[in-house]
Amino acid sequence: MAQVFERVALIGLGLIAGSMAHAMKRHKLAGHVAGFARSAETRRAAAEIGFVDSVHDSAAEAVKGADLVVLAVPVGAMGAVAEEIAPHLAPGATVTDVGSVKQAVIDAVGPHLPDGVHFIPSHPLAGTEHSGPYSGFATLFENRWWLITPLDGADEAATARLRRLFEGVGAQVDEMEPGHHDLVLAVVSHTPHLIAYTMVGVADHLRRVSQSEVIKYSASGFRDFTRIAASDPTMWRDVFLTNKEATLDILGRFTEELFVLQRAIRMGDGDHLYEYFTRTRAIRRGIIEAGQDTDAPDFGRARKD
Ligand SMILES: NC(=O)c1ccc[n+]([C@@H]2O[C@H](COP(=O)([O-])OP(=O)(O)OC[C@H]3O[C@@H](n4cnc5c(N)ncnc54)[C@H](O)[C@@H]3O)[C@@H](O)[C@H]2O)c1
Ligand SMILES: O=C(O)C(=O)C[C@]1(C(=O)O)C=C[C@@H](O)C=C1
Repeated sequence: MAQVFERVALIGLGLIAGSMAHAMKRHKLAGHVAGFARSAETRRAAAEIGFVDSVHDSAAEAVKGADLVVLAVPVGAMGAVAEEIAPHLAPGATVTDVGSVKQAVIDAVGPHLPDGVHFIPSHPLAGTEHSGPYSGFATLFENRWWLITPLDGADEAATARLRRLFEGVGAQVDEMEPGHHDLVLAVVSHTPHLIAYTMVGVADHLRRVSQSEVIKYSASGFRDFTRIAASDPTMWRDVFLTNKEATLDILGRFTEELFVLQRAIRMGDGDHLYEYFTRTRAIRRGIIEAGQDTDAPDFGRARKD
């Protein structure tokens, strides 16, 4: 694949930045990848693993001469990082971020960036419960969505170039308005994480059970919850603090539905439960048929009953 950027600066060197670096290297999409992370230990690890070509002691140093800067830090840290790098950005550079929430990042980052720099916010819908410099891998973005939430009047050539990079690492790119992105993500990612955190918390409260039987007999349903609930606490604290309204909206709807199901169980209303579960099963099948769950086994696609 042809090189898309000459010099990419990654600020934050965890799961997402590490995966980008591995993928850019594999597909030869960047001439040079420079990196900075806040902790010296992470910087040392990144240098040792070798997914960046140079590691710098400050974000300001890392962004010098970069034609693409990627902010890959927790959402709550984006504004401070943007303020620090702003005076050191090359004219004409593109700045993107990979934050899980878009409107709050736009509000925090946008005001710091000088005229002539193209700020194009984005979000890869790909991740794992792991974090830190050792967690990245080159195939993370393959066959996943990468959403761009361009600002009014965004430079078309700069947006198209960024798209080429995301497609180069294997993602499918779509554009979305930032507020709409935050609502959609509250449904498909943020609230489900909160529910998983809660379910594992409930099991933990029942200590008598959780110390023995829950671990010993955990079936795949609960195990899936524990995987999600092992996700990075800083990242998810910031997601909920910055996507507050959309999450509370979806959580309110969730609680209402839960009460209806609770009542159906209490009243022995099997028809309601059956119809509800039939509807949700059809949603899952739709996801598989659309090719969005690459982990699903083949029989999930073949069986229609
Ligand atoms: N993990 C996921 O599943 C996932 C998926 C899509 C997007 N995101 C978003 O990507 C961003 C990064 O997430 P991640 O999973 O790579 O996290 P991570 O914890 O693996 O990495 C975060 C990196 O940021 C660095 N960092 C933290 N605060 C900093 C600061 N103030 N200045 C400089 N560096 C700092 C850390 O040292 C670390 O290198 C977040 O905004 C997150 O919302 C995460
Ligand atoms: O697969 C996972 O472990 C994830 O949680 C990834 C996931 C998601 O909810 O799908 C998490 C946060 C993101 O911002 C994007 C993707």
